[in-house]
Amino acid sequence: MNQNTKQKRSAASWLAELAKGRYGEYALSVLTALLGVACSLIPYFIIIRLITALVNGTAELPRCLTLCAWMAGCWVLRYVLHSVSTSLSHHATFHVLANTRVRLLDKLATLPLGTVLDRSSGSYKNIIVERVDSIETTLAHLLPEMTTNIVGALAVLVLLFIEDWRMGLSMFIVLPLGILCFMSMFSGYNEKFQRTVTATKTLNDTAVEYISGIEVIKAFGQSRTSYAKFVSAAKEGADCFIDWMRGSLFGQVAGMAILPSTLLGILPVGCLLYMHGTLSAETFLAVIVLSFGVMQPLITAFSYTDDIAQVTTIVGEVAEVLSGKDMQRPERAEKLPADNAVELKDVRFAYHDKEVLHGIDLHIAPGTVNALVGPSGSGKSTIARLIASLWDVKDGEIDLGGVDIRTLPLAECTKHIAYVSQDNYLFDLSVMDNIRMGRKGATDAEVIDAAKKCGCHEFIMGLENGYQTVCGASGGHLSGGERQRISIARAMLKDAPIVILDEATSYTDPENEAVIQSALGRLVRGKTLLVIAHRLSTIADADQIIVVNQGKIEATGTQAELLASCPLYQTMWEAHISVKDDGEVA
Ligand SMILES: Nc1ncnc2c1ncn2[C@@H]1O[C@H](COP(=O)(O)OP(=O)(O)OP(=O)(O)O)[C@@H](O)[C@H]1O
Repeated sequence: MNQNTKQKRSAASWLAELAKGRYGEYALSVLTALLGVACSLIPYFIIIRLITALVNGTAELPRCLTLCAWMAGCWVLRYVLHSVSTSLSHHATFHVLANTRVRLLDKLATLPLGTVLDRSSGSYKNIIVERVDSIETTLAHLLPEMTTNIVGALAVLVLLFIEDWRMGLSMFIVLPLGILCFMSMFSGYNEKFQRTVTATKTLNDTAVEYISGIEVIKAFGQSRTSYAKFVSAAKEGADCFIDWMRGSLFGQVAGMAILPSTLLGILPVGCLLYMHGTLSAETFLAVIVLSFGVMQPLITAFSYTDDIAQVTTIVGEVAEVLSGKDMQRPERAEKLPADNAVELKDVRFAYHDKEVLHGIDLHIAPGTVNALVGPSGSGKSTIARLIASLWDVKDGEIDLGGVDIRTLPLAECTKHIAYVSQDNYLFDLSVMDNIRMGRKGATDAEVIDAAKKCGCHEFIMGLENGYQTVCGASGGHLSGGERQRISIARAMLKDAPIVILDEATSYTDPENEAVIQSALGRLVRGKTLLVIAHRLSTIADADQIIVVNQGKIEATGTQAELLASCPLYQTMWEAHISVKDDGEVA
């Protein structure tokens, strides 16, 4: 996805965009950190003055004590400024992280469903929680601490050159070696880190799959197979981590060891110059003290090399989701739908490369009841999802009231269509709030009214806490039939003029299905209704029955017309009747 976008935009540009609106706080954070570094450098000058006074024999106790008090003051101030800088950068960063997570979730709502489903929920959780968390180090620490420490080290280096340029040069005997060691970490780092990230993702997915499928695993005694899959993912993860650590550890450890040994370069040179009488003792001592002022901030700055190397991968994952291609919908509609008719014109659709709809032409008149029937896998749900704008057609056109839905804003389509899928997802909220999702701002009385009309008031009142009963994760505290009935009430509360029910009553028992069907009959009066149903008796009175077979429309008509002219429908009806006669299904 979006290789081009990824190539065009660097991690730094993405970070700058994510941090938009917080630049002031970051600038202030860097400024206070710089003042902190300045405070940490002042003690070096004081030490030099003390050394000079001691060497020259001009040192006096009160003056020495005053200088020590100044040093203590600078150190205290440095920590105060450091804390202020860190607080500012963290305050800004946690807001940026929260906004980034909101942006990611908003983005998922505007991406085509197919793009969203291409990744597992484990991967999304990984990106939205872990990856976004990892940006914290970059924004809250790297920016103020690394930049200021590098600036601080450079400032002291300049002073060292001013003190004695030859000694300044001697710093470069060991310093480049240390820096080179740190830099060596970058070789192959990205690939290795990327592999580690992928392995972690697989581990996440396997764990989520194991937990989601725990019912099947237990029922079919598959714990060994699934467990083996998880163990292998965990092992792969460990191998990747070890490989990545091995590749970067040497450079980091060698760099950390070499940088402080800069003295090995300046001591011999200093001794030589001192013995030749071209370097005074106080300058020599001052240079030694200043060299610590170069090394200490550099070591702090280089301790972040690991994080720098990870930035591209971390930001890249977040950016990949954020730069995903939205459904092509305009902000405003040029023309609004004239009525609630739906028309499919030579619609073709493919999941990835596999075409599953091969030129669908269909007219659904406003205010009519329509049913999609056909063998399993024939493409009924796909047609419903395309009309509901969950995906865009690959070819052809879908019109809503005479207007191509691609020229309507998504919100306009959503306003016109209420879609109840097979999944009937309920959130871990109260029954009241789950139904209220149908229409934001609906009063409790309106929610209860919708539930009553859909025939679910009785069973809701029988739940532990009535309408305040929490549905559990994915509605897990309720039965399949109860979930379906609440989903229908939610759709009905929305009161959209077009209603699509994709096997919305498949889990419901015959008795309750009859209640729902009669409630639906009243509720959808005057609306355009499209139902997908396997129980043909429930759609026998439909104005139009559309028979779908292998991604094509086989026939359309009323029940009587199809029984007279469509062999596939006849077969399906006979099969349905025979099962009904056996008493298995009503
Ligand atoms: N997300 C998906 N990714 C890839 N292929 C898919 C996806 N969803 C459905 N398909 C395939 O598209 C074809 C049509 O599926 P669809 O769900 O529309 O059929 P259906 O008629 O509604 O089936 P059923 O009655 O069993 O629900 C099938 O071959 C199915 O395997």
